[in-house]
Amino acid sequence: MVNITEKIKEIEDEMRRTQKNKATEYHLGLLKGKLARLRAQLLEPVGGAGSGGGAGFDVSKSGDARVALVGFPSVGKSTFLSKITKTKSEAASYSFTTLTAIPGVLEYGGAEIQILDLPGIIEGASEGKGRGRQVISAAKTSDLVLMILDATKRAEQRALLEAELDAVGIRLNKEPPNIYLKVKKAGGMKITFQTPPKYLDEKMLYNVLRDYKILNCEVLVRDEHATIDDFIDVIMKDHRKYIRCLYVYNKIDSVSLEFLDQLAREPHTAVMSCELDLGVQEVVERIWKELRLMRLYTKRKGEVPDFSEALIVRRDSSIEDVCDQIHRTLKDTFKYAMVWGASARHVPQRVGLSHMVADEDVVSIVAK
Ligand SMILES: Nc1nc2c(ncn2[C@@H]2O[C@H](COP(=O)(O)OP(=O)(O)OP(=O)(O)O)[C@@H](O)[C@H]2O)c(=O)[nH]1
Ligand SMILES: [K+]
Ligand SMILES: [Mg+2]
Repeated sequence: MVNITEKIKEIEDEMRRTQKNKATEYHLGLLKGKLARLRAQLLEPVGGAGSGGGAGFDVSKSGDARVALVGFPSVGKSTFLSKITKTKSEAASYSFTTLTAIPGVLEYGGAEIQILDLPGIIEGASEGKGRGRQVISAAKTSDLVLMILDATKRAEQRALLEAELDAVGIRLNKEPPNIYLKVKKAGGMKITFQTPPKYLDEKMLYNVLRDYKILNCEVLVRDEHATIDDFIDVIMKDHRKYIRCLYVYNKIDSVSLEFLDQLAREPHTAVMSCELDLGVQEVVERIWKELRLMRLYTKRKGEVPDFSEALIVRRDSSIEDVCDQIHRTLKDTFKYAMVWGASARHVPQRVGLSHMVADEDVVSIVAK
């Protein structure tokens, strides 16, 4: 059997050789589809010795959210972990000082955020170089990727890392494509565009679907800007992960003010120097913001709310999620809830399980 990595290389080479124009776009679409399938195969855990597989490091999730520190070697990931948590992770000037996942806990806003220090990754990580695949698997389990970059190194480092994560299906700061796909048992293909598409047509989708052996399905493309890459992401949705990412440039003590100013203006970006303790607290605040956690306060009937301890829930949480967070079986005896705060139309408002809460709401659960 030809090695999957070799097959991937072959397709990538062919794509590079192929001129991009109207006549070749169907063929390129097909190649992209094949590439996506091979890359997914590469990450599948395979039995047998020496194969590395797709398994991550054995660190259990804890706390209210998980943040993964991802970056090239010696950018300062471990230095940062040791600065913001009580955990000490060894830092040194040589590459690959960190060889496994080191978890630390960041306490902020009443929440406990697990920060995962990871080994540095290098180009080719997605194909299994170094601990690449394990690091990437760990990143996939996180709620936020903190991409640590060295401000003194060449600018391409960011794009290189993004490409590695992209190759294994991690989509940073992106929403899932607005395309509906339902695979069916019979009836052929039904492809509909809600508005005239700019980069797609029926034949392109048809070709890729056939290549994936999806012959019966319903497709509704709702976004006129959708591309064939978006469509492939929808087909491969079980292998795709949409994660927020904050780019953090460390070592700003060693660059010019002018360059620093330029970096800081990039979107989703923060700058810091762990060595001089510059900007580190700001990065912590940005982590909190990017995680979009909410603080709720609970109140017993006839008592004042308990503001000493917040209940941390994710954004877009309902009363049902709140119940689950308090106790696994609370839902079963739930009668109604009273809510004070921004989510209540009038205070207090009596609500059911589907009510969506807002940050800093006070909630009182009434059981049967
Ligand atoms: N100038 C400067 N050096 C820093 C800064 N932060 C960390 N370093 C140095 O950068 C080197 C690498 O730091 P580490 O924390 O080991 O980097 P890492 O990303 O964990 O490295 P690996 O685990 O090998 O991937 C060390 O010598 C640190 O002292 C900083 O803000 N400025
Ligand atoms: K290092
Ligand atoms: Mg390290």
